[in-house]
Amino acid sequence: MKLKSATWVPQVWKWTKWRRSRSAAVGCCRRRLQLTTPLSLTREPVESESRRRSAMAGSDPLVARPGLAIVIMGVSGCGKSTVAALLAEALGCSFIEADDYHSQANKAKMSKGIPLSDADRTPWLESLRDAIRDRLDGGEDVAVSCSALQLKYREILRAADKSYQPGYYAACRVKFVCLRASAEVITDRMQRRSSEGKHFMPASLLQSQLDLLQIDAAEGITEVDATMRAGDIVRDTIAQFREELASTVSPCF
Ligand SMILES: Nc1ncnc2c1ncn2[C@@H]1O[C@H](COP(=O)(O)OP(=O)(O)OP(=O)(O)O)[C@@H](O)[C@H]1O
Ligand SMILES: O=C(O)[C@H](O)[C@@H](O)[C@H](O)[C@H](O)CO
Repeated sequence: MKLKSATWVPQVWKWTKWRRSRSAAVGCCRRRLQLTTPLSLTREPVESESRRRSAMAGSDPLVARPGLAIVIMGVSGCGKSTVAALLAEALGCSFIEADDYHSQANKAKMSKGIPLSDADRTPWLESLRDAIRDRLDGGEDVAVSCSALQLKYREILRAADKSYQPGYYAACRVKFVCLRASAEVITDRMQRRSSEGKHFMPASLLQSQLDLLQIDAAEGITEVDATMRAGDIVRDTIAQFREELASTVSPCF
């Protein structure tokens, strides 16, 4: 088709002008996004690395991914705190230690060898849920150490994801990994820890924890051998959730 120069020139000029103003606007938005997108709480390098990787993967690095909470769960002494702290380090994200959210009354009760009741656990779990929600709302990943022994307790934590609909476990941004080991291995760990004066939880409470631990197959929770090296558990956990994680992994992992 032959274009008449009288109409073509103004059309091209208009189009070029529109392109220029659009790219200026987009550039401005992108710069503003860079300044205002909530950064992963810890470090600028993590964000930059994340952008680099996203760019390499061909996705838009400015589209923030929602945060992910990975809860390392299981009975007392199975290694939750050890693994979750290492996971947070590897991801450059924050770490929530559930024991820090217990009331003094709860801690005193456990120290005396008395198992907590549901009434004792509920406000504790709700405060944890709120702490996790804060991170997720800010687009941050978070590693959590919490026993979360029963489905009803995990449901409280899953509610940290405001979009969670009960029973839709796979879509929930709160994930669980359960550490498992024999009672003998865990008793040994707990006794050693107590003898070093490092923890309030007596080994006498282990059986009550094992009695409560219950996972519904539909939840799809990965169960991990807690006698593996903590670093190996972290590596496998990151591999499992690589797609969903907003953070990137520190080069040493
Ligand atoms: N993978 C592991 N291999 C060997 N020892 C471990 C491993 N993970 C943890 N431990 C040791 O086992 C003990 C219990 O670990 P940790 O405190 O992390 O357990 P926990 O599940 O968080 O316990 P609690 O729920 O009572 O706080 C600690 O002394 C820790 O050093
Ligand atoms: O749910 C529970 O019975 C307790 O809260 C415990 O699991 C402790 O939090 C912890 O494991 C001891 O450190």
